[in-house]
Amino acid sequence: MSSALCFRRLVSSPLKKLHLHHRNLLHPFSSSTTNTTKTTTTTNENNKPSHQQPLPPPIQVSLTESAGRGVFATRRIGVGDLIHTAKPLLSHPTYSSLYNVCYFCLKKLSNKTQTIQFCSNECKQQAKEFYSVEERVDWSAYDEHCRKQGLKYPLLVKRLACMVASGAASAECLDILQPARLSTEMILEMENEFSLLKSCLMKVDFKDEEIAFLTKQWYIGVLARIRINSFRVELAGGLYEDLFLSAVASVEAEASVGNAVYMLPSFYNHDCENVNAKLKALRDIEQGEELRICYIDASMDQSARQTILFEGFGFRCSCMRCVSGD
Ligand SMILES: C[S@@+](CC[C@H](N)C(=O)[O-])C[C@H]1O[C@@H](n2cnc3c(N)ncnc32)[C@H](O)[C@@H]1O
Repeated sequence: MSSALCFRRLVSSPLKKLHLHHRNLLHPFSSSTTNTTKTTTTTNENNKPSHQQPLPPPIQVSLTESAGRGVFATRRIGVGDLIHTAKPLLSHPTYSSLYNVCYFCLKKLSNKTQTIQFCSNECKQQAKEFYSVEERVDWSAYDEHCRKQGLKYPLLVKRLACMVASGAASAECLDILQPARLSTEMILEMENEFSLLKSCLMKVDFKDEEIAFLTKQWYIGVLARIRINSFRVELAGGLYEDLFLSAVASVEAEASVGNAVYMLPSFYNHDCENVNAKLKALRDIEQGEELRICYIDASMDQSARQTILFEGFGFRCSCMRCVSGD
């Protein structure tokens, strides 16, 4: 599915605000949640401005009435304001873009070759740890299986496995995200993929403690979270933090250069209305409103939207547009 990210206002409903959640959710992760334009000014004893600090992003994660956790405005957000940027926890190019984009930040490369490339020394450095693990392994059996089946999420699991084995990420870093509900068929498929991944890694002499995290339960838990929380990255051209500006919530793979998982953006719920805003508020948003994004192509009819949302994300959408039958 494809659509621009959009922020929507829902019919106002009383919020159960969990400020504690907000702090706990944002602190342990590196999702960059910078507010763009506004700053606070403190004054010293002479009443002169002493220094300016950016305000925290104007959002918090709280419980919604019927959609689990969601993202709410903590203050009024003016039209045109950039709400936040987000640095991916995890990203990977698609197989078809493997040699066209930077292996770390997914930026388009001007110089295409038939090898993995990084767009800058900085990306090379940032990828150094997980890439040194990845290079030690012959992934052909795993990759062949994923290519044949047209699977994209296992690439993100493979990268996370290398990040964890190299010490660049914690094995639990996605635990806070909501997992997809899985059918028996899906679990069987994932068990099969897990065996392939493990057999690739077992051919290399890793220390036991380096791959102790790699259990069937870990693999399935990570994949179940990636399934409903990953974003499709389209034309990555800017900064790594701003990949989110080129990302759309998606369960389909076409026309993308890669996929990425972000922390804070994973808490945005869905609404079928698409106002065509991209992280910038297209209209004023009042304090306490829930901010939602459109996970799918909003131009589809109601029945197609309902089917995709149920099959891809496991919920029946009851937004204003769906309720009105549009
Ligand atoms: C990416 S997560 C959004 C954050 C999630 N609510 C949480 O608590 O972590 C997607 C999941 O949120 C829930 N969700 C999102 N939008 C919804 C909606 N419009 N109605 C009902 N549930 C929704 C569904 O369970 C969906 O699979």
